[in-house]
Amino acid sequence: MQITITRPDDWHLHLRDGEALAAVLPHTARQFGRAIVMPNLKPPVTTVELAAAYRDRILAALPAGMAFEPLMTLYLTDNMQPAEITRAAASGFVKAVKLYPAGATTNSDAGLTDIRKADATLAEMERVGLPLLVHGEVTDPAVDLFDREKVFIDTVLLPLTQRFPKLKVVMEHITTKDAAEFVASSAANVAATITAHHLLYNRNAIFQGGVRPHWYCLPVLKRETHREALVAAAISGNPKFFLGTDSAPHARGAKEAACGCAGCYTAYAAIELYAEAFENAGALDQLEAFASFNGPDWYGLPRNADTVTLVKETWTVPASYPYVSTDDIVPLRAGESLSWKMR
Ligand SMILES: NC(=O)N[C@@H](CC(=O)O)C(=O)O
Ligand SMILES: [Zn+2]
Ligand SMILES: [Zn+2]
Repeated sequence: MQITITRPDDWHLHLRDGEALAAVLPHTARQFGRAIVMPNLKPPVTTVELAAAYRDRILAALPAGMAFEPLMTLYLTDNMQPAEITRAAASGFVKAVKLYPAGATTNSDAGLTDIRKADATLAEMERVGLPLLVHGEVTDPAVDLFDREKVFIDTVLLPLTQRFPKLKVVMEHITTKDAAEFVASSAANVAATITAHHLLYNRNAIFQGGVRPHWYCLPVLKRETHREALVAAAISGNPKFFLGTDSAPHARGAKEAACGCAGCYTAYAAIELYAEAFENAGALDQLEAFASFNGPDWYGLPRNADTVTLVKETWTVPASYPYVSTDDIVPLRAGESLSWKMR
């Protein structure tokens, strides 16, 4: 059995920089036509100028003969001025601005400390039509880790969409039924990305027979009822839900540690993992809309013109891939088998 679909895009991706960028980029470029590239480098990508330089480094790292278009994002800080938004919109290659609540996730120290501080910047984004991408978790240590997405919706996102009703917003890597319902019931300018790992796994995966650092990401995997709600949203055909892998590479040593980093490395077989999730749900016919149509349609970009073919074929995921000179990277599902393979 095989399926052929319009070439997909990845609407939420971490490519890192330097050696790591060179190691992971071919995995993404093999499958996806474009990707929304996250700006949480050290230091973060906060200006159009930094985004242009990062884009050049990505294109320089692309192996000869591979076609791939990086869609750049800016990292929203307390200090970003509305003029940077005007420049970003005029640049043509900056497609969105990313909101990390300060301290919420990997490299988010420079993130926003209070959404109100960004009001003038958000107003300009609403005016020029530049989307806001949100890591939707509160950082209050008093809020239970598993409730942080829901509390973010209630205390930050809902008021934000009311204050800026025309602002284009993507709630990134949603993990709960609450988020799926919030997005579905919001206006058409509010959308969401969903990762393959949140469609395939619930939180038991993190503790299967012992602690499993390669299944630890943020927002953390949730209970089964939430996974089921995410699958229902992804296969629903609702154009507000689209593919965003949140493939977040970290060296093995940074994951297999006393305080391991958050992030799952899935880019090596992203579309195969999604195909498995859609097949499990009996909805392979919905994969193309989710992976290849809904994202470009929402962003106002053309759909890709070429196709990819996935073959039902069992193969074993390598134990690791080369990453940086000092360490390798362990992909999600290392050593296990996958049932789909891109030709
Ligand atoms: N998802 C993750 O667990 N980690 C991401 C950051 C993020 O997307 O929140 C990373 O950059 O490593
Ligand atoms: Zn995030
Ligand atoms: Zn991410």
